[in-house]
Amino acid sequence: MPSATTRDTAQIPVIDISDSNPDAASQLLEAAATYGFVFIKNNEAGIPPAEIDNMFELRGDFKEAFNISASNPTKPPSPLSGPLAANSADLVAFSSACHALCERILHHFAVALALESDWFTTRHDRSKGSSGNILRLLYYPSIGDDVELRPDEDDIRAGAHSDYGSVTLLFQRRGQPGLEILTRQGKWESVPVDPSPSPSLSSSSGDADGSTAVADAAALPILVNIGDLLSYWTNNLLKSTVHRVIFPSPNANLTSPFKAARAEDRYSIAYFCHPLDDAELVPVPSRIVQEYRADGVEEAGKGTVKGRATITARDHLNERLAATYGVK
Ligand SMILES: O=C(O)CCC(=O)C(=O)O
Ligand SMILES: [Fe+2]
Repeated sequence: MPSATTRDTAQIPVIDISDSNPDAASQLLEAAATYGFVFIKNNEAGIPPAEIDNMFELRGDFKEAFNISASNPTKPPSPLSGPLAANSADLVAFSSACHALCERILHHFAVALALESDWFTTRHDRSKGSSGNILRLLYYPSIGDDVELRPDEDDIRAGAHSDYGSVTLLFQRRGQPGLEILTRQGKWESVPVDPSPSPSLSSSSGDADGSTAVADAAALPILVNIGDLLSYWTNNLLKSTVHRVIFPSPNANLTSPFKAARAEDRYSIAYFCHPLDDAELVPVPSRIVQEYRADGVEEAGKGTVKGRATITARDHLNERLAATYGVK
């Protein structure tokens, strides 16, 4: 049997951002400043699970990834070609739902940072100009359960990186794990597809709302992570956390029927939310960000606004693309 390292599961909080939670803004800020990742309960503040399922269904089992620009709220930039061409209306509608959820999250961040509540959302208003928003339908091939892979060497499906934009939404499928985050202690931890407690845990601890974890099949929470740009904008108060995708080890902490997860292809969907191209990355006028800087508690970030000429979101994206791909 291949030797397998069992990773710890990242303790990423699950937050209700609907109007019924008066503490949503502060809870989101704390999670973003601590982990850079947060699960959003998929209730009325989320995206109908049927629409998410529809996205996974319409992309079919094509063994390829698709990138759809979502710069414009009403139509794709050019007629979509290929297998998804017939689904362009659904893709545009889903991108809009994703963008609306990102705006809701950005609204909470503005409130938590004591900014004008529309400080971020006006800078992400797609009716006002072009932006780098992308909907990406991802695909990672599987590998045999018996193939030996050296951890941290050849078990990598997508290399370590941080995202470029403001916030990313990530939709995963049950039975197809593999995402990991690098903690601030420098340790890789796995991100669950479903962070709700396992049935045995929930029955012994007594779920507050009386529901059982597995019965709640439809609405997986939506994973959200902070991108470099929001980290840059807040002088690294919000963390853009490094993550990657691996082949889960055969002994990963998975319960049947998901034991053979590495023998499953992984399909995921990411929505990368970006500000308007012309948005200037001036420091956010937040005393909370300033006090954070003054405390000197910030870590070396992805570059901070202070001490640099003002750049736009477009410049920032081009810088990141140039650094990654060596192109201008
Ligand atoms: O597929 C995943 O789970 C992660 C994808 C990702 O991190 C990315 O595309 O930036
Ligand atoms: Fe990513």
